[in-house]
Amino acid sequence: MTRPPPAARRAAPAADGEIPDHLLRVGDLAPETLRTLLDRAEAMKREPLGWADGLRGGAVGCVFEKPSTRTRVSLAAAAQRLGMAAVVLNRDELQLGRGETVADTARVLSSYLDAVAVRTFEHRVLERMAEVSEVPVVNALSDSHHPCQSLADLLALREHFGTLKGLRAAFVGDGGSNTCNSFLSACAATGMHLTIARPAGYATDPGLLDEARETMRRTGGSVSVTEEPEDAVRGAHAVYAEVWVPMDRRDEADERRRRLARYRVDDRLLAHAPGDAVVLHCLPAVRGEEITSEVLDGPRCLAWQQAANRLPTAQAVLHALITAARRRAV
Ligand SMILES: NC(=O)OP(=O)(O)O
Repeated sequence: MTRPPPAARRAAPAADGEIPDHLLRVGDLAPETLRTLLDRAEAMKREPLGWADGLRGGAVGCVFEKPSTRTRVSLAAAAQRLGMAAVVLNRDELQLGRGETVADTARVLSSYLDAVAVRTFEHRVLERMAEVSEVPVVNALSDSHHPCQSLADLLALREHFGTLKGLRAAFVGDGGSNTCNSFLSACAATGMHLTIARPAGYATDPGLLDEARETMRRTGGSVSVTEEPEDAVRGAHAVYAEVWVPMDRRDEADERRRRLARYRVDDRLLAHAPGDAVVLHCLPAVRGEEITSEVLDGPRCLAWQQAANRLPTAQAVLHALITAARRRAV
C-alpha cells in the first residue's frame, strides 16, 4: 500500500526537537530543532565526511526554476558528502517546462529520490509538492522564504558571537523579501532582537510578524519595525543588507532603487552602529547599490562565512530530513 503523503501525516510545525517532514520555512522549525540542525552543521563543518552511514547510494534532486550559485552547488556538494548522488535540473530540462503539473512531477521524482530541493517562484508550488511527495522537500528559495540561507546566517553569527540568544540584529532594505522573512523567523526561534528598517510599501507580512512575536514570547526575542535605518543599526550586533532588485522583480528595478536608496549599508550608515557590529549579506551582492565594496570586503563583513556555511548547513538539513523520513517509514 502506498504511504500517505507526509503532509497528510503531520502538519508543520513539528514538535520541539522533532525533525519535520519537509523544510519549507524556518517557521516550521521548533527552536530546539533549529538548534539541533545548527549543532549538526557545526559538527559537519569540522568533520565533513563520516556521515554517510545508511545514506550511501541514495540520490537528491535539485530542481531550479531560477539561477543559483550558492544554493545549487552547496546542496549538490552536501549530497555528495553524504555519499549520495545529486541530480541537478533546470525547469526546462523537465517536463514541467512543457506543462506537466508540479504534483505529478513531485510524485514521480519522489519515487526515485531520497529528497528533492526546489527553487521556484510561488511558495504554494513548494507546498503542493510537499503535499504529494513521499520524500522530504527542501525549499531552495521561493518568493516568500529562504530557510537554507537563514541556517547559514545563524551559524555564522553563532560562530562569531558564541551565542545567538539576546543578539540584536538590524535588517536594512526590503522588509517583505524572502531573506528578511526567514531571518525574522530565525531570530524568533533563537531569542534574538530584530529591528527591520524598510521604506513604506516594503513591509513584512503582518501574519509573519505575529507568528514571530508568538514564538518570541517563548524564546525571549523581539521584533520592531522602523523606516529609519540609522535607528535600526544603533546598538546592533549585526546589520543585514540584501539585494534591492531580486530576480523576479526586474520590472520594478528603477522604483526599487529610488525607494531603497536610503537603505544602503555603507560606512556612513555603519557610523551609527557599534564599532564591533558585523555585517551580513546573503549574496550575490550588487556592489555600490545595497552595500559598498568597502563594507563587503571589509573585516566586519561575514558574507563570505555565511556563503561557506551554506555547505555544512545543507548537509545537516539533508541528513536530518532523510534519516528522519526513513525512520518514520519503518
Ligand atoms: N544566497 C543565495 O541563495 O545565493 P544563490 O542565489 O546563488 O543560490
